[in-house]
This record gives sequence, C-alpha cells and structure tokens, in this order.
Amino acid sequence: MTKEELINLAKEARERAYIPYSKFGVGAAVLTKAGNVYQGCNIENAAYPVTCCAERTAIFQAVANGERDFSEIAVVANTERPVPPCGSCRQVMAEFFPQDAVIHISNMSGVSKTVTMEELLPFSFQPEDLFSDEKASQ
Ligand SMILES: O=c1ccn([C@H]2C[C@H](O)[C@@H](CO)O2)c(=O)[nH]1
Ligand SMILES: [Zn+2]
Repeated sequence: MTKEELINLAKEARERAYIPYSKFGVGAAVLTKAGNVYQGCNIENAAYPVTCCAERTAIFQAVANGERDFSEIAVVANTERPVPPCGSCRQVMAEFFPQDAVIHISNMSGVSKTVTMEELLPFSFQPEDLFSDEKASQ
C-alpha cells in the first residue's frame, strides 16, 4: 500500500462525510500492521460537539473490528494547506499508534505532508502513565 493509495482511500471516504452544518468534508484511511485499511469520514450532529472527526471514525472502525496495531493514516480535506488533525484526534492516535507511525495529511490537489506520531503529539499522555499511578499498583 503506497502513500498515494492510502490518500486515495481517504479521498473516497471524504465523499461520505455527513456535514450538514460545517460543509467541511474530511476523509481518513488508516492502515493496520496486518495490512488492512479502514476508512472514516467526519460525522456531524445537530448537537455540534457530538461530531466525530474523520480520523477518529476510521480508528474506531478499526478497533471495533478487532484491530489495534496501526502503522499509517492518511487524512484529506479540500483546503489550501493539508489539514492538521485536531487535538482530540491526536490523543486518540497516541493511544494506539507507536511513536514511529506515520500520518499523511493531504489536500485534494495532492499537496501533502508526512509526520510521525512523535512529531504530531510530542510528550503525550500514555496508557503507561495511567497504569503507573502509585495508588493503582497497591
Ligand atoms: O482534522 C480534522 C479537522 C476537522 N474535522 C471535521 C470536524 C467537523 O465536522 C468539521 C469542521 O471542524 O471538520 C475532521 O474531521 N478532521
Ligand atoms: Zn479531530
């Protein structure tokens, strides 16, 4: 699976975005270490904050299908510069992605940028931090 193929799958998912409020469509495609791809689009809600971004939709789709080991994700929007994932999505990525996993962000005309998980959310709160709580280990 090439970067371009993953980006094309994110573009395809973007066509299914449910965006009656913002009209801002985003698509994502996440690649698992097993070689499977799960797509996601943003899904908005009349109660605005309930909206789920494309990235989280794709990751949750994969996890709900029993996959938790990820190597890459592509995210696409029709913007001038490639759209950086929001803070909530970065934290969800940090839960599942290793530090060397790669995030490809792209616009519709193919301007893209690739960053690692470590670059996208450095010094992130990790599951290990929670489990290392001193009281929890007593
Ligand atoms: O990286 C991003 C940024 C925004 N959105 C969605 C959320 C909302 O539906 C719309 C406007 O913020 O775009 C995403 O899906 N991913
Ligand atoms: Zn987000």
